[in-house]
Amino acid sequence: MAELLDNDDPRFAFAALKEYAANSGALLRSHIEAFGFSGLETVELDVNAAKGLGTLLASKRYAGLVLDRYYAHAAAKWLAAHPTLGRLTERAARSGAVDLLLREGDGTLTGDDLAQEILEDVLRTHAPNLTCRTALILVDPPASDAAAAQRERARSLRASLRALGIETALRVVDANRPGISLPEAPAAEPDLLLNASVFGTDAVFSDEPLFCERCEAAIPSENVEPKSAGGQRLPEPRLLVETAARPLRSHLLIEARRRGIPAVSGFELEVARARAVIEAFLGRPLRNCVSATIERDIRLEAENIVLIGMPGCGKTTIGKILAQRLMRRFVDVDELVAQHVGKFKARIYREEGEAFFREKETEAIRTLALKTGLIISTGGGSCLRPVNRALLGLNGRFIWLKRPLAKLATRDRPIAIARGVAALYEERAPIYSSLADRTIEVSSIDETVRAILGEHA
Ligand SMILES: Nc1ncnc2c1ncn2[C@@H]1O[C@H](COP(=O)(O)OP(=O)(O)OP(=O)(O)O)[C@@H](O)[C@H]1O
Ligand SMILES: O=C(O)C1=C[C@@H](O)[C@@H](O)[C@H](O)C1
Ligand SMILES: [Mg+2]
Repeated sequence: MAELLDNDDPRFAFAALKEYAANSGALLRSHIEAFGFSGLETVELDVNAAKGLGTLLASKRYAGLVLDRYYAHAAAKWLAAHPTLGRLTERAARSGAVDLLLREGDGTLTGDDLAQEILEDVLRTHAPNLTCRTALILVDPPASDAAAAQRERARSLRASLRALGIETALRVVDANRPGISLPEAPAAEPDLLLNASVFGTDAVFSDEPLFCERCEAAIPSENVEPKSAGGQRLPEPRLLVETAARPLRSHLLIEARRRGIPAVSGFELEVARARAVIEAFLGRPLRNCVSATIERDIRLEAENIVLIGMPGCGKTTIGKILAQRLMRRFVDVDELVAQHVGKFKARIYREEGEAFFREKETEAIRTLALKTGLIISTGGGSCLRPVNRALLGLNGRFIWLKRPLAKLATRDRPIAIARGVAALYEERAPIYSSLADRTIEVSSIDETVRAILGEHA
């Protein structure tokens, strides 16, 4: 695969926003490389698009350019202002945004909006289910550069939706401060909820529970169990589409899927964009069976593997071995708490008590929530707090290590000793079970590792 897509001649480049090259740009680039397309040069541009974008577009150095979405509107404006050097596709003209440029035989550039193409494909696929054909787009308040870019994106989305016959309303949500301002009346019962904001994605900011109308369950905050009063209310859509590529799945997305509402994540859209970029550069489609496997691998590589289960079931032991085999970073939540507090786990319990430990445990989990590719061994009680479950679920897949109670280690495990393993199991088994994406019956260490690795082979 790698040879097939090798691109020795650096004729293709990725124009990345210098300040964010380590996150948004790096993500798309790593997806492109995961498909086996190598040799993509990175051109770092200033936060002020006027500073370097025009020079890059006017130079004839590259046969193809993929742009960070940050520059999409500036690039479209540049092309419109320089008709002798390039043109916009109909779609890009409609959205007013360009994220891909290809050089034609006569040396001019054609600018297209690939993200928009992918979104339109998704909407067309789901169109039969959109009965009232109305959409609500969530955007951030215009407080930062990133928010301004997102609002531009929202304008593009509206144009595309209009072209598909879908009426839209914008709703500004502020994930940092509770409460919603409504610059325009929202559609009464939108079919489609398009989340172009960080709302529901930034678990680290959001301390307020997020709610959906007509829904008792909500996204929990801290130790608060879901309830239906207060918080930010959103209508229940027939389809949720999100544009932020991180986390892998937002709170909104998890909640939508839990209730059987089709939902497309920003991460999935970004992987599809990486594939579309390569196809555009190569001028041919990638074979479906090959890219389906690669797309699955990209997801598996990005996802944290979160080991859950009773104290002493083997989460730490198995986690360490998994990390070695998969060449991934290993993190043990108990170990992280001990490091943060500066005392061994048992001493924290003895000197500070369980409530203190649980606070520190949530703090530790919060630092892991938006990381990717980790093997995380939780503590036996890490899944008790709803907020911990929500945080670990943003980028993680839960594997429940189920080991016969008689075999569970209890040494140095004060809670298991104090409450008794059987009573603990009765209380926790329903939580592990409802959370688990996979349940592994623990046998020998080796066999257990092999069972988990089966999926990654
Ligand atoms: N599959 C297994 N077969 C036999 N022994 C095992 C197995 N898995 C773990 N062990 C042993 O069980 C003990 C407990 O394992 P470990 O510390 O990994 O559990 P844990 O789930 O991380 O516990 P805690 O919730 O307290 O962090 C260790 O002595 C380990 O060597
Ligand atoms: O089962 C539990 O509640 C605990 C298990 C350990 O891993 C530690 O996280 C702590 O001792 C609590
Ligand atoms: Mg452990």
